[in-house]
Amino acid sequence: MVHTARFLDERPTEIASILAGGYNHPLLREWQNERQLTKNMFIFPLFISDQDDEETVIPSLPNIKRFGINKLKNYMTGLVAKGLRSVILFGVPLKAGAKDNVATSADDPEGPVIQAIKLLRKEFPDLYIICDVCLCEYTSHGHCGVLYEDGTINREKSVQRIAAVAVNYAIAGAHCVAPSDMIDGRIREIKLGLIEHGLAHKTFVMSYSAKFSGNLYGPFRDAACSQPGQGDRKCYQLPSGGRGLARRALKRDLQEGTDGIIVKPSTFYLDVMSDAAEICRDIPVCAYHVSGEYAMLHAAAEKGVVDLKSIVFESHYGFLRAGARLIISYFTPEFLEWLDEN
Ligand SMILES: NCC(=O)CCC(=O)O
Ligand SMILES: [Zn+2]
Ligand SMILES: [Zn+2]
Repeated sequence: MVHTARFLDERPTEIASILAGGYNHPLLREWQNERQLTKNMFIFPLFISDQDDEETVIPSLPNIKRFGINKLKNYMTGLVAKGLRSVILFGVPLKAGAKDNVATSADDPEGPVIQAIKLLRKEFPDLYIICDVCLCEYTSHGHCGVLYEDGTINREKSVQRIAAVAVNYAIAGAHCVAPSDMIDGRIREIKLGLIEHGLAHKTFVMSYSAKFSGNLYGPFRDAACSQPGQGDRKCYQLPSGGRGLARRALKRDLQEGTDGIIVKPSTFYLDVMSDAAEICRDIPVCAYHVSGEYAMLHAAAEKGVVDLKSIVFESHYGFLRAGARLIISYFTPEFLEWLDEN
């Protein structure tokens, strides 16, 4: 049917626009994305233990393993070949006596994190290495800081020890340190330490500013063998309703000089992510899709409730919409393949 011009008063008046005209073609649907998921925004978590030959499956985290230093190169070679750009390291001390009051083993030069930094820097020179920095993995009491006699956190000593660990990771070659303790003053202390060691100009500090407590860290604790003792919340995490607290924490870390910030968990906290993108608009915001979120999607897919690839894309696009620029995700290996297929 050929279109013939109509006079103004003959036009239907009720329709202003037809939205479907904007997304009825597969390519148009792509064009609706303000931003695309790309390989370079993915950061893959790696669990490195002090058992040098370990390669252990973690049942609650499908497809994710914990590695000893001797197994790392082989595993990483395949991922780097597929385009992996960045990892975040978590050290897992399993040896008897590896934990004490001040987390001595956190920055042991022979310990798994420092050994892994050196190995990865040498074997994969283009890989960007981030280190999670916290004491809780390495303290006998399981808290994220150094304690007074009465068991309360000694803020001063905690931030000094946390900063020392961060600086030692940077000295070993970490490109980025990511303190996850949430204790006031640690970003400033880390920055001062990096300046003192001439490393401030090449070390990125990415703070876990908005880290919420909740039910989504279970599989991580299996991977890191860090079940909290005596029902005490080890980390000083925000209550899930605490949007205002998160905004204050974001502002605090920004003021202390952080270079990037992490919102964790991700899917249930997209409002906080969007707050972060607004409050910290000049620095990258990173979404941490945590272990419980990962395990939930796997479980739902196994039940046939969802299609895994499709729901993972959907959830990760949510982070981009909310304003995240980086994503820490256990699905990184899958994305390295999926993004080639698309
Ligand atoms: N600092 C890292 C965590 O506490 C947990 C992350 C996860 O559950 O994947
Ligand atoms: Zn901690
Ligand atoms: Zn922690």
